[in-house]
Amino acid sequence: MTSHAVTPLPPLVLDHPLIKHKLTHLRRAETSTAGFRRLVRELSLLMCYEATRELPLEPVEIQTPLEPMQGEQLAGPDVCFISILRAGNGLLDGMLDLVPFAPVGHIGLYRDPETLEAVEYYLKLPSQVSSRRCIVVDPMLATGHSAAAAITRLKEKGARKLLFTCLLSTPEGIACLQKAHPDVQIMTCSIDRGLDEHSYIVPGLGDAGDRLFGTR
Ligand SMILES: O=P(O)(O)OC[C@H]1O[C@H](OP(=O)(O)OP(=O)(O)O)[C@H](O)[C@@H]1O
Ligand SMILES: O=c1cc[nH]c(=O)[nH]1
Ligand SMILES: [Mg+2]
Repeated sequence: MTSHAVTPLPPLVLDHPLIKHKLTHLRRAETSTAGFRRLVRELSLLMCYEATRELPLEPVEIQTPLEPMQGEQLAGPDVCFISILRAGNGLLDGMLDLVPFAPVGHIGLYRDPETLEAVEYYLKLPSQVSSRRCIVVDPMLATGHSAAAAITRLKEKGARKLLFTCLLSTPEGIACLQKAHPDVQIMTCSIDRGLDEHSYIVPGLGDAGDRLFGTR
């Protein structure tokens, strides 16, 4: 009998010193909303650098002040960002600074505090999602339910080339996402110890959405 089991891609952990430094300050309980936003934006710039490493280039004829040459530019329509609301929007800003022409999809999900299942409340995706590389952004991969649900939905809509990027993850969240979607590369800045009794990431940074938007 032929097995169709796919070996999951190992998670990519971004361990650049700048990322570690900024993540440490992000985690601090005393970091203000303004500081938290600034740090998430800066971290998203650094993450975007890695998340876009595989993007295809196309040749372009340009003229320097001295002579014509063939340069390279991103093949624009090939990529889009998908933000998992709300907290994903914090990661979008820096990504869009670097890839300003990329279309953006939004999937609204919240985690039911009782069941810990992801509840969808919004979905709006760019056209031609099936032919684009979809870079999914959400700062937190805790149980993994939200990320797995978002990617299931994106695949239902035709998405095939997916990368999931987050600031913090847990071994449980990674296992959950890999089990549901072994073909999806996970990129994270840290694999934390695990989950507390409320399924918050520990040591973590608290509730990313609340810290970004100053809600409670
Ligand atoms: O891996 P999970 O256990 O599913 O948890 C992770 C999810 O929790 C947070 O969103 P939240 O539900 O707090 O919504 P918010 O962004 O609106 O605050 C976070 O941004 C993820 O989407
Ligand atoms: O630690 C966690 C877990 C889920 N969502 C968050 O914002 N933080
Ligand atoms: Mg939240």
